[in-house]
Amino acid sequence: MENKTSICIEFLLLLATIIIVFFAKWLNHSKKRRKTTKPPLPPGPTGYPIIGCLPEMTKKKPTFRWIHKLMQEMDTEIACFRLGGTHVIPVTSPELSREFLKEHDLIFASRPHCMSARLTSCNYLSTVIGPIGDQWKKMRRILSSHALSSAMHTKLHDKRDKEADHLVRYVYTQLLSPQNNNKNGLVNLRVATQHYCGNVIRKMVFGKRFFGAGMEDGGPGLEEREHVDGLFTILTYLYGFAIADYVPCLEVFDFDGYRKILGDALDNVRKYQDREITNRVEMWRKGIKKTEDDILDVFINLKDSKHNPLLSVQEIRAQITEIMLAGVDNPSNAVEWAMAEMINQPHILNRACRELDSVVGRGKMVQESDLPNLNYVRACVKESFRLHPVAPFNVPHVSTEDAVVGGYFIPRGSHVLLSRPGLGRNPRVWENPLEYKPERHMVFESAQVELVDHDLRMLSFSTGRRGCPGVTLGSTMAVMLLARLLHGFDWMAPPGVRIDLVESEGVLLLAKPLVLHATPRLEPSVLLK
Ligand code: HEM
Repeated sequence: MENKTSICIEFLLLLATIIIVFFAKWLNHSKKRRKTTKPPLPPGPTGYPIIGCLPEMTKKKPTFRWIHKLMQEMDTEIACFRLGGTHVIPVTSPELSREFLKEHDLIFASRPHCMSARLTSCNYLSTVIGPIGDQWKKMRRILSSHALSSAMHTKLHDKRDKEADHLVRYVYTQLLSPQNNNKNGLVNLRVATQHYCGNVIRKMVFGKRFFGAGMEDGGPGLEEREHVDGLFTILTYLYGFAIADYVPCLEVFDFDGYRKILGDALDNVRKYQDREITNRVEMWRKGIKKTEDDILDVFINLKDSKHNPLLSVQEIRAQITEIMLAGVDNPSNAVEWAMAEMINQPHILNRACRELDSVVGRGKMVQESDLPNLNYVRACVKESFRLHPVAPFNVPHVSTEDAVVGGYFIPRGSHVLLSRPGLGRNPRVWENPLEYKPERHMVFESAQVELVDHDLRMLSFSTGRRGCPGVTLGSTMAVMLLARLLHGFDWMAPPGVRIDLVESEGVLLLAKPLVLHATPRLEPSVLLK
C-alpha cells in the first residue's frame, strides 16, 4: 500500500514537473514570438547609450544635411535618429508620409515640447507650434473662423492690393534712383520679395506697412529690415536641432548658443510688434478706436460666451508672431528661386509673360481676380515649392501613442519630420527631379493648378489636422508676387553675370541674393497708377 502511494506521488511530481517545464517553455516561446513579431525601428545610426546621436548632431552641421546624406547612403526613405531620449524619424517617401498624416493623422497630430518652441510660442499659446490639446483647438478655431476666414480674406483685399502696387512702385523707383545713374538698374530680388511679404502681413495685422518712416524709395527702413531678418532667424532656429531641444536640463548652459540667438531674434521682432499691440489695446480701452480694420482689431475684440475677452494680450502676442513667421518665408523664397530658374531658362520666362499678356493685357496691372486664370504662373510657383522649399523639414509631428507605419515601429513621442526636399526631389516620384519644369504640374490643361498637394508627393501646405489653414492667403501672396514682377518688368542677368543656382550651406535659400537687371514692361502710367 505504502509502495503504491509513493509511486503515485512520484508520478504526480513528474507530471507537475512536465507541466511546469512545458508551461515555462510555452511562456518563453510566446514571449520570444512577441519580441520577434514587434516590428523594428526604422533603420538609422546606432548612437551611444542614453545620448544617442547627439554628438554627431552637434558636430555635423547643418544637421539637416547630415541627416539627408546619411539617408541617401543608407538608401532609405525613412530613418530613425535617436537624439537624447527622442526618436527623430525623417521621411522622404510620399507613401509613408500619407500613412503618417492621413491614415494615422490623429496619432501624429501633436508637436514637440522643446526649448525653441516654448520660447517662440510664449509657452505654447499659439497654433502652429502648439502641442495637441484645448489651447491648440481654441487658437486654430480662431484662425480658421476669423483671421483666415474667407470673409476676412475679402475684407483685407484692399490692403493686399496696396502692397502689390507698392512693390511695383518700389522696383520702378529703384530703376530711376540717382545711384543707378538714371539708367535701368539692378534690383535685389531678395529684398523686394521678402519685404513685399513683410509688408502684406504687417498691413493685414497692424494696418501699416512700416513700423518707422521707411525709405524714401519705398524700401524697408531699419525697423522693417530688423523685423524681417529677425523672423528669418527665428525660422532657422525653431526646431533647428538645438541640444536643449532634446536634453531640456542642458538649456541653462546653452552649449550651442542657439537659445541666445533665438532669444535675441525674438526680442528684435517683438519690440516692434508688442508696441503696436499695447497701443492698440489702449486705443480700444479708451474708446479711441471703434471700428475693426485689421486682424489685430479682430483679435482684441473676440469675446467668449460670457462676453469677456477671448484672447489674453499674451495670446495675441504669441499668435501674431506666428502669423508673421507663417507668411514671410515661403512666398518670398519661392519667387526668388523661380525668378533665378527662369532667367536661366528664358523659354519659361517668355511663356509666363505671354500668359500674363493674354490674361491681363498691358493696360492694367495684375489683379487678384486674374490669379485663377494664370495657370502657368501658378505652375511656376508650385515648381519652386517642389524643387526649392524654404525649409528642410515640415513642422515636426509628434506621436501621442506607439504606432506601426510602413512596417516599422514608431514609439510614442517620436518626432516625425517629413523632408520637403526629400519628397519634392524624390527620383522615384518625379522625372528629372532636379530640373525646374513647371509644365509637370499642368497634367490637365483645363484644370486650375492648385499649390496644395494633399497626396504629399511634394510638401507645400501639407495636409490633415495640422495642415496649413493659410492656403488661400499664402497662394495669393506667392502668385501675385511673381505675377506682378513678371508682368511689370523685363528681367535679365546683369551683363557678364551667370546666375548660380546654388543653395546656401546652412539654409535652403539661394546662396547669394538674386540681383537682376530690370526694365519696365508696362507704361509708367500703368505701373504707377
Ligand atoms: C505660401 C505660403 C505658406 C506655405 C507654403 C505654408 C505651409 C505650411 C506648412 C507646411 C505647415 C505645416 C503643416 C503640418 O504640420 O503638416 C503650415 C502650418 C500652418 N500654417 Fe502655413 N503656409 C503658408 C502660409 C501661411 C500663412 C500666410 C498663414 C497665416 C497667416 C499660415 C498659417 C499656418 C498655421 C496656423 C499653421 C499651423 C496649423 C496647425 O498646426 O494646426 N500659413 N503651413
